[in-house]
Amino acid sequence: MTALGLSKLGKRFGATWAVRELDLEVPEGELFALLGANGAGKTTTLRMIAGLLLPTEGDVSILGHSVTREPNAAKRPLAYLPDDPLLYGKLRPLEYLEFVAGLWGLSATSAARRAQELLTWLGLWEHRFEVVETYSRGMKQKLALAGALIHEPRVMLLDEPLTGLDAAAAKLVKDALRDFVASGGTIVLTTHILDVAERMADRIGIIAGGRLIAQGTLADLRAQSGEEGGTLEAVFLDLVARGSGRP
Ligand SMILES: Nc1ncnc2c1ncn2[C@@H]1O[C@H](COP(=O)(O)OP(=O)(O)OP(=O)(O)O)[C@@H](O)[C@H]1O
Repeated sequence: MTALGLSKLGKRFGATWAVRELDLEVPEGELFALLGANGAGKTTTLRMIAGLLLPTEGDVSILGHSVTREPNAAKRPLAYLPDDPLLYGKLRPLEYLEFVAGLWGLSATSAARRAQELLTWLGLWEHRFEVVETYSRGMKQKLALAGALIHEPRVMLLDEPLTGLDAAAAKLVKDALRDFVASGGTIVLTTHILDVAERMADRIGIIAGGRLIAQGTLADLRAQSGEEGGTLEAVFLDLVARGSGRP
């Protein structure tokens, strides 16, 4: 089944199109990485998929439900982790997770069970009595990931999920993402770390000037660029140089 379908998706801010005519299908169980330079339109795309930003044109479907016409059904299986997630500094992690679980309508018992599971798995259980504002950036990132996973989503949108994490924390998060995909979940993530896209993604999309200028496996992208056998960095730079130019 198609987890995520974008059709002719576009967003205009004033006179500028941040995203234009974006068509994309991501099947269930796939990890899709969206690459692009600063300002290319990645976050705007994720925010439209998450239903946080109304498209100027086009639509998004999540597991068959339109984000604009059936927003509740579309958002239910979805988790969105922004690059700078909002955490409530005065709360302890269990309070934060129980609060998020409450927003999704989980019962107190299942929220507590799931929160304990996630905190243990992410290595935060021993820090459960500390307030969130004392957490390091990596710990906050992991807690935000726990918040995103609390309602057992089937599709995750992650904006730069590995930025600012040390090697151990990055490994833990990468393993978590792999497990999620292996169990049938779908991930769309943005990253500036090309190595992450190269090692983890089933397919990669390259966005430049708001348009998806290329998509496919690394082998497909190599074939589209003049960089047969090249690194993803060389392929990416070549495709962006050919395809850039704002719409
Ligand atoms: N709320 C807004 N109002 C006006 N312009 C915006 C708004 N949000 C984004 N833009 C513009 O849309 C374009 C795409 O921005 P976006 O944040 O989607 O890029 P990005 O690929 O996520 O960049 P980065 O890698 O720097 O996070 C940029 O030119 C940005 O200035």
